[in-house]
Amino acid sequence: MPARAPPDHDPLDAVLRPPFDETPDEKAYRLAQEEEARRISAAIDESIRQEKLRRKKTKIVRLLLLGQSESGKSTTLRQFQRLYTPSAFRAERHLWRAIIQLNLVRSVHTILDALTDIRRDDLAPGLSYADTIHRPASPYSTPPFGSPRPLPRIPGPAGSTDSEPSSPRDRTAFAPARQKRASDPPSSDEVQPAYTSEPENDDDDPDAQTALPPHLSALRARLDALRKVESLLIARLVPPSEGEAVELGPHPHISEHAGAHGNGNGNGAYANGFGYVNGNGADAPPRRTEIFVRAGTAWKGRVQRLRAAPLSPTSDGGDDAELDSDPSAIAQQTIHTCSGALRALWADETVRRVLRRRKIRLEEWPGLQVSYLNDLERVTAPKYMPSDDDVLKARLKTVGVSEHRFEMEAGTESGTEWRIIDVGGSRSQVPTWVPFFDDAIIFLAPICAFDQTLAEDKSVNRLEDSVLLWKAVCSNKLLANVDLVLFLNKCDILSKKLASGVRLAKYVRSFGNRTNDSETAEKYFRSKFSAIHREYSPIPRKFYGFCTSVTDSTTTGGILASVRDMVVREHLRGARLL
Ligand SMILES: Nc1nc2c(ncn2[C@@H]2O[C@H](COP(=O)(O)OP(=O)(O)OP(=O)(O)O)[C@@H](O)[C@H]2O)c(=O)[nH]1
Ligand SMILES: [Mg+2]
Repeated sequence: MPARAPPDHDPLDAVLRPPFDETPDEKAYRLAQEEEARRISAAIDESIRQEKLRRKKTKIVRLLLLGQSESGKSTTLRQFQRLYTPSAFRAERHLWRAIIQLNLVRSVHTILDALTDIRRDDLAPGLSYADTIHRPASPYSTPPFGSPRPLPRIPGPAGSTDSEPSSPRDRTAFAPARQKRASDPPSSDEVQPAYTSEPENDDDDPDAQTALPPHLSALRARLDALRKVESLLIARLVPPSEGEAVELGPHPHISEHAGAHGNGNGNGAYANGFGYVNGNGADAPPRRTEIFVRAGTAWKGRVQRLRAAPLSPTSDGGDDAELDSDPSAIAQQTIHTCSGALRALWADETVRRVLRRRKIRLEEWPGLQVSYLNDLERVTAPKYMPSDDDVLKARLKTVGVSEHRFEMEAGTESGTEWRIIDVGGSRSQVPTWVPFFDDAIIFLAPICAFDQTLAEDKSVNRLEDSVLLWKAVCSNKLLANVDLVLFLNKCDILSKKLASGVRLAKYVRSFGNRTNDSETAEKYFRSKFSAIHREYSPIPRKFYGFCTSVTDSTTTGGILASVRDMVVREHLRGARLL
């Protein structure tokens, strides 16, 4: 088609040209309009320019938290939130009450489960075998706990055993030890069941299984109400429709035998309580799951909605109204009525002896928190509201990956947007880490776990697992330019464990005959992890290593400030702004 000849006039000019018969008033009006349009246009241009400038100036720092399950990732994230967005952190404290209640009641149930195996030697001084059978009539007393059939000996919890590991995989990567010493306690395999149906024949056997003393039976009966609290809280946090309370395997530390003989008072709540998945049929031992939420804040929304649910028409808006609308308030009231029994249970010498003998260290059991038991008066108060520290210690397993964005509320970094990525740490979730390589990674290795195995795979030693993950992260080529910060975490538990006599060299042979104290152990672990970092990093990079107890706000504040400064500095250097 031939090109059309250009018009002999400007078509726009024709449209925009003022009318030829324009009056002076009309002209003035038109000019004012044009001026206003020019002003608006200039203002828009300026705001676009400012926005571009602001975006250029906004610093976005991405930080990924890595480490095996229960290493302390979510706790570290909460420490960041507490330190740098304190008002948002405080505003959410009430939402954590339900989690804390759940941690508390589950701790209590773990203790009660442990009492299914009680030996004569566990009885506190002053209690004799006779005390366990001549029980006073009490509205709370329960039938004798002992069973006429022989009970198998219940081994100590898999995750906190101090007995010899059973396979080479149980050993750590740091040259594990294997020799059994004469002084070591016999392993569960070597000890034959001690119980007989004729307890009188065992009068001299301190290891003979015996019935629960009446005062503990009474306490257990009184605490039975907490089973319902547990169900209520699980139902509240994990709506069955969402199917989130899936089984993640048996509770790692509850022996398969623990509840197989019932709980002594004929109550079947263990086996079918809401939230415990027991897929093995009615007679099979109960299995406990660790409660978890999918990554993100959906559970907080659920708790918030329940709190804000409309009150029943009969409520008067007072305390009863709160009970109508907030399941956590109902739970708190029940916990409060059990306060005396809870304190008596936790203070009981026989209970302590059983926990000690079975090597149950509650602080190392997933989903439990011993600090709430140590502060029962406050935690069981009717109007209890969690403190900052309580929130930091609450345990809620993460499944999935979530990104938490926040801007520092104060300080020199105010205005910097932080994106902290928290991922679930159990083995099945490790592949989800891969796409997240960022400005910096905080890798958490819980070094107290040298004598524990993974909840999801009991053949794998937890320290060995951490070492392997650390090697994988250090050697990953995609992460070659990422700053790695190592937190050798749970040093507080390490210190208590070594002080209680657990020998590190028994599990980590290369520790040799160094002094068995936390300072020496921390130094040793630090040098080992640092060597791996040096050896496996594709290109040389600086090693940042800290010994931490991330539940401890006093020490963690300073460490996170150092990490923040380092990350920001490196980030700016990376962006060539320094
Ligand atoms: N005593 C003590 N407890 C800790 C420490 N760090 C974490 N914890 C506790 O260990 C448990 C697990 O911590 P989380 O932060 O939930 O662990 P996580 O790495 O997020 O675990 P997943 O979500 O399963 O991947 C919680 O009960 C914490 O309170 C520590 O340094 N000392
Ligand atoms: Mg987590």
